[in-house]
Amino acid sequence: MGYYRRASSHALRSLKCPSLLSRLSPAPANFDLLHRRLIGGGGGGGAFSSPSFGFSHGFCSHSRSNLKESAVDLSQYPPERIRNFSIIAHVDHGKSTLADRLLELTGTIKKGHGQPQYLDKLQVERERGITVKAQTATMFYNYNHDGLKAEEGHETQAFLLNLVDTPGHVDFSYEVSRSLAACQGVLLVVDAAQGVQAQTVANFYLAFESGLTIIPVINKIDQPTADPERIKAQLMSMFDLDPSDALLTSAKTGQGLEQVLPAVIQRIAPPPGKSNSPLRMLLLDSYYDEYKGVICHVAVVDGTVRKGDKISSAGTGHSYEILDIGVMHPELTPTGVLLTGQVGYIVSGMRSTKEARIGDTLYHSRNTVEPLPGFKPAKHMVFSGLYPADGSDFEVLNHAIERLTCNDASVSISKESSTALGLGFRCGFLGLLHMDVFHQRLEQEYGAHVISTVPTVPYIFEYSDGSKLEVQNPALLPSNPKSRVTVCWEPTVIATIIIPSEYVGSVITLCSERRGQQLEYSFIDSQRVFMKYRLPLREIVVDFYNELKSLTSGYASFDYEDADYQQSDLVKLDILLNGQTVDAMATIVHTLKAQRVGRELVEKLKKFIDRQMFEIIIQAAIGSKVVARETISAMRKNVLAKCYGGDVTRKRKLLEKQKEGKKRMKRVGSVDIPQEAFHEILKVV
Ligand SMILES: Nc1nc2c(ncn2[C@@H]2O[C@H](COP(=O)(O)OP(=O)(O)OP(=O)(O)O)[C@@H](O)[C@H]2O)c(=O)[nH]1
Repeated sequence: MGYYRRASSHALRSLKCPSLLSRLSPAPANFDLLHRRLIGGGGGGGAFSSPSFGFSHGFCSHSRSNLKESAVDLSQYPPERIRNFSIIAHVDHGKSTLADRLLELTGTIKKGHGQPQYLDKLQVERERGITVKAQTATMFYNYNHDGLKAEEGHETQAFLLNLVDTPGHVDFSYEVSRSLAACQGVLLVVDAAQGVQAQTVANFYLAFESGLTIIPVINKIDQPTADPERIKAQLMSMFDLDPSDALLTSAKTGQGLEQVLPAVIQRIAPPPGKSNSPLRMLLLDSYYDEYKGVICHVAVVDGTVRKGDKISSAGTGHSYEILDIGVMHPELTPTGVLLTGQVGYIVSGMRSTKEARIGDTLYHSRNTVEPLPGFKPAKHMVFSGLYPADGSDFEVLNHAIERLTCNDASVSISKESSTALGLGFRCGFLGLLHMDVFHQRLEQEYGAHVISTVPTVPYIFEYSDGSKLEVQNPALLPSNPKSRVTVCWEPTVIATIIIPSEYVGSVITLCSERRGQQLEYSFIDSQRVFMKYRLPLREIVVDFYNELKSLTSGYASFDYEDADYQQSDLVKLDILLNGQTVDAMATIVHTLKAQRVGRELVEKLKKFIDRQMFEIIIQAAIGSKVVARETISAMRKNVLAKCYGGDVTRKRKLLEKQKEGKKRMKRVGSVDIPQEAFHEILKVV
């Protein structure tokens, strides 16, 4: 215990300076304040008394088909009968499964509805088994304060609970912080065997700094390796969470789930808005629906809003009429009205993302109101060019991006062009997984085939005349910038790494190879170590996490947040095919790594570029100095080479396939580059 306390007091010091760093410190500064929030949070009641609760399905048995407007009567839910909470956790600790169980428990979805992780609605989420988009669901729940069952004839009170399931991966923590704006409390879910991991720490501080009530939930207690007592000790040592406040659950078997919603009602405060004040609505999220146009998710902070009302946007000044309004129960369920503290959706004829600004305040056009604080803008960590695989599909890609950014407003988009790839877009993403997911969604949801260029982080180059240039596209940097550049700056991150102690040596080696600087080292318990590093962002965007995982047999967890820029020795590395620069493959690297990266790039390209009718020379160069070179000898790839005999249909199929493949080729000078080559080099740089 002595050790835990030491770790905590260390954190206390770092938290006193309210820098970004503080979010990842192992324990909060003000234990008293935290403790009060954790046990009571202003929501009334400290430790809950395990009431058995009765819930009837009176409000919840609507299927989508038989819903009529106002089938759900929201007027019975004044703010004191509303709880807005979010489920936050490290990746795979069971948020979505727990959300499923709570939806079942309240009759919002049928048990065994046939699709696990109900709120993970996107194809990409189901395929990857991860949540990338926060989802809200409204549940109705009859609660008895005395712990007596409804069916025994005891009086119950109906509560409206808004649950937000959030992503766990670090790239999507922006979704988490936005979701928290609509909540007064969170369920902090921790795996009973894995314990506190890096995103547990990050998410805890997001909730703590937002002043939310935190209910710790130790999940997966059915696992043979579950050790809830050890996890309670970790929660105590790292976050000063009282062990007796922790709920023990298994979202898989249902064990302990009956305590969750009563704890939400008892410990989390109702939304604080004023019913009699003019309407102020926070725009939380939006997506595009082919039939209805833009659907906005909103939280009504003050006042009431009804179908037919005229509303205005504080951000754009545009006015709209509310055409449809309701709650997500869990599908869109019209209610005709949303009251103070309620979270729901509106349809108002907005047509694009430019109109639906996340974090905007919506209000009745007849009033003037003070806009709500909104959200911090998303910080883009990596930039990459997105181009149509077939140059003529630019308009298709343009349309797809326009629609998708409506659902994912955290991407920045501007038009650019490349000699190799034609017209396209420069996009800023929150991380590589985010970039990957964005591509996948463009293809799956909008049928747009894209080629992306080498991702880069935003560097700053300072010139001798004192001017500074932020470079999001290496191609725009002169090939020999050194002549005029006085200082180069690169972005850094503060990384949190949690690992079993036996892997400490290899992880320290990895971090020093990646130019990391250790900031903190402490023990979470006798088996696990918590480390903080300052690392150049560039060193972690590609493959750092995979390497960390493989070095630690999958036991490491990792999270980061952006920090300051640091001076660095950077060069631009060009790729040339038969002497011609491929602008889309240019990259900026640290001088010490330029040679290695150059060699790996040309080797990769050699593997992926097919032999053609002429010799192809692939070179990596810094300015005029070639640092690596490969040659592909001449010959046309004959796809029919293995087709002996005369099966014409098979030959035709192969030729068709080759033709299809050619569509996805990009021509630089006379050299055809397949799409995969662009994808593969992402893994090197
Ligand atoms: N044994 C056991 N497995 C569970 C439990 N809860 C969830 N799981 C499993 O853990 C895995 C991850 O669960 P999810 O609910 O997708 O986790 P998540 O936290 O939502 O994951 P992300 O959205 O990717 O962050 C799935 O295979 C679940 O079936 C539990 O209580 N016990």
